[in-house]
Amino acid sequence: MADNSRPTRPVILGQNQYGKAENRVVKITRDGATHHIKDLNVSVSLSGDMDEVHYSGSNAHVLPTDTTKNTVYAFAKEHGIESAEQFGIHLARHFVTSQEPIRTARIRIEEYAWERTTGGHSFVRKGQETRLTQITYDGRNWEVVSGLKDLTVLNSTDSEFWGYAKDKYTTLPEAHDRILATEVSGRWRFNWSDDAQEMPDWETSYERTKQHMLQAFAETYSLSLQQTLYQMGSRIIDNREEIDEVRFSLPNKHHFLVDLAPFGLKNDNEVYFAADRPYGLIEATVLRDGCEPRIPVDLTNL
Ligand SMILES: O=c1[nH]c(=O)c2[nH]c(=O)[nH]c2[nH]1
Repeated sequence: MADNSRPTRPVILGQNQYGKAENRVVKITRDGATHHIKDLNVSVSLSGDMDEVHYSGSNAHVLPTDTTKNTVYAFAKEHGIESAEQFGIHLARHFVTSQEPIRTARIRIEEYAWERTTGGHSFVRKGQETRLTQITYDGRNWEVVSGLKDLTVLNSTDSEFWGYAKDKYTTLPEAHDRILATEVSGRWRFNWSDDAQEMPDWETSYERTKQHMLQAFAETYSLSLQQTLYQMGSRIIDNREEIDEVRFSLPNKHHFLVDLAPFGLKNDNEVYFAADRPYGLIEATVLRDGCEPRIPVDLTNL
């Protein structure tokens, strides 16, 4: 039989990870007649001493992805789901500390919010944002990056855009009262990084952070979406001591005034064409002074 335990060619295995993606878990907590829902989409990704399974096919170090899926459901029962962050931390700690070959666990969670309607057990899905978290643990240090996506916001005034650089291709008219709209994708990194430190209250932190972001969006008299983005980030850094870094990816959802002159009508900043593409894409990181940027530049990778 051929010995295929190691390639004799100089072909080297690079970064690798594995796990079960998108485990959909719904946990109902019954507090008498009042019920609570946690609705998560949990992706587990493990890495470590996994050369042999790639080189020779030995599965000795491989905890099956099926087991990682089962662990998600069992932990929902055994530990409950206090917050996405807390749940992710439990899972990451379990995989790294219970299997020697597993050195790093990355748990990504999307959370879908539900709102009680009438009575204690009827819910409607909240149509706003999707909450996100990513937990990474290497046996020593924790990295918790939380955030949200698909939060659409609009200001119907207090936005201008003028005084920009112009060349022979510039046709954009200067705007002194425009609509400013975006679909916020944001991530923030917590400075909690080891078990000795007290953990933030993850649920309160999320609600307050979102509130600061929305208030900054609403209250900034905007001369550009870039300026608004910086205000949103700095409001969070100034008010939430548990957060050191914020990154936003903000598509500028353009609203163009429609030319109604052909119909003999004056458009007094009332009728707009909401374009879906192309869109300006404004992205930046806002950091506490002295902190290192660690959130990836491309948020689609997080
Ligand atoms: O807020 C804006 N920032 C830009 O960089 C830009 N560019 C553009 O065409 N419109 C806008 N709006």
